[in-house]
Amino acid sequence: MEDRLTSYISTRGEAPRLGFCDVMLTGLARDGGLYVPEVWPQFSAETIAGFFGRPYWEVAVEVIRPFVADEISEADLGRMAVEAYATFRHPAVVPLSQIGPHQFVLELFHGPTLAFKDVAMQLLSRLMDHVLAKRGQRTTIVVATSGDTGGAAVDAFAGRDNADLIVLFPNGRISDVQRRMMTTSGAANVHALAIEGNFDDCQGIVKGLFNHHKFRDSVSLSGVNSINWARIVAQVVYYFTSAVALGAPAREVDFTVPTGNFGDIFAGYVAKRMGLPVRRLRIAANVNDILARTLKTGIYEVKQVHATTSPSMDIQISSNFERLLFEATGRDGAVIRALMGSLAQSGRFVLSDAVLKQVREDFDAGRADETETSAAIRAAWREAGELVDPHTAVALAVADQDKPVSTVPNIVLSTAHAAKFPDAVEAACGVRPPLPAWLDGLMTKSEHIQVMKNDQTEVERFILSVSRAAKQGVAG
Ligand SMILES: Cc1ncc(COP(=O)(O)O)c(C=O)c1O
Ligand SMILES: N[C@@H](CCOP(=O)(O)O)C(=O)O
Repeated sequence: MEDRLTSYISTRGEAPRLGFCDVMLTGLARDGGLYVPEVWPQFSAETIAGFFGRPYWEVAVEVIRPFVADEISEADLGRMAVEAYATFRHPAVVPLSQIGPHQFVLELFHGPTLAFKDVAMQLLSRLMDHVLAKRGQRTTIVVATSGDTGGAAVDAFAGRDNADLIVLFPNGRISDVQRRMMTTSGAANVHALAIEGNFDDCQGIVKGLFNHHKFRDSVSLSGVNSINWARIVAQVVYYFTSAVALGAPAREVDFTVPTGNFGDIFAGYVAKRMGLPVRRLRIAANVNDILARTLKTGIYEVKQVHATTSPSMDIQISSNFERLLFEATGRDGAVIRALMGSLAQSGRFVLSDAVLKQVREDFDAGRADETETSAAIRAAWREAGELVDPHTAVALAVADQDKPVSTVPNIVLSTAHAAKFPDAVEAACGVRPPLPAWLDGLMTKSEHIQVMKNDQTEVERFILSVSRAAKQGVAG
């Protein structure tokens, strides 16, 4: 069955090879690249079929185990998976429902912060805590968010003894619920920075912090964005559970995934590389459609970001696309360095015909503008009595574009709860989705936010002061 993996390599080919625990604590590779496993583990059809009907946490252990090798015991991994998925408010963790003859919706929003980010983050915080405690280390976690990763990270890391969490979000460009999930924890180890810029600016600062080696070493910097391989691997699990529920490995499936930073859909690609029979992975973009344009033209070109009702996807620089390009170029670090160098210099790069062909083997893409997104919310409410969030609606609209021609089951990833975006949902269908009871009080708690310029040096200064205070606290 599975090859046991021990090492990870950088997409840019110039960073040290690391094991799972180091990769998890490292964030961005020291050459600016992203870590990927040296070998893709393979599951036999029999192993995949064996996932049917099993509790989610058990499948999680099976899928994640080969990536961890012997660095974390199976018993510890199992215990952490049980704890992580006990925080979800649905017995199936990620339930699947049918909405049409060949259309299915995978609900990924039953975690504590109502978005798919909880699926990985609840496990990641436990894994990091476990490894840090074992090593007697403390870390400073920095995270860039367009709205959902930040809230999930705050819930997962608030109050943890061995980590400070600094969250960078674009000031004024996320929903009130998203912002409050980051600013109201009251935890001393959580710091929410509202950056005067967009998400790409926040992510640019985070990558800049990692590329400033002296700084990153001085504060023991870690990251919990999907640059962290452990985030991706935890997201691979639900591709297996949902496909198997629909007859895989005997039957092929498609996935339509609302996409921004390309982490979620890349997890689907990983599942495919591991042996899951996925026919197409369909990228669903809002008007910030850099990936859809790239798949059409082969030119990856950054344009102005537009604020939409699906703010978590208001992204131009789609971090994990680099991981896919690494695969599509035959794992050629030099080519990736050249492409990323061109992106940094001129805001664009051009894919060769061979690489574009390779990408199109597995992926296609569609886009939904604001009118189409709003229409999809309205249709879901009128036709099925379901309130869907705008990110899910983008994917539903894109999936609909394919409806008449495909009979392969298509699984649309529903990545957030409608109540996270009540204004957009109400504007589209006239009904305001209420927050679940466990979030009572969220909208009235006091907020702690620091507004900051889009300036890496200022953020560094802030993080250094947090790190110094933490060290003094430990010493005192
Ligand atoms: C609700 C929601 N849907 C979709 C996405 C896009 O996911 P990814 O960035 O992994 O492509 C995000 C942000 O990541 C999100 O928060
Ligand atoms: N849409 C995300 C952006 C960050 O993505 P990540 O998967 O790299 O953490 C968000 O909501 O923050």
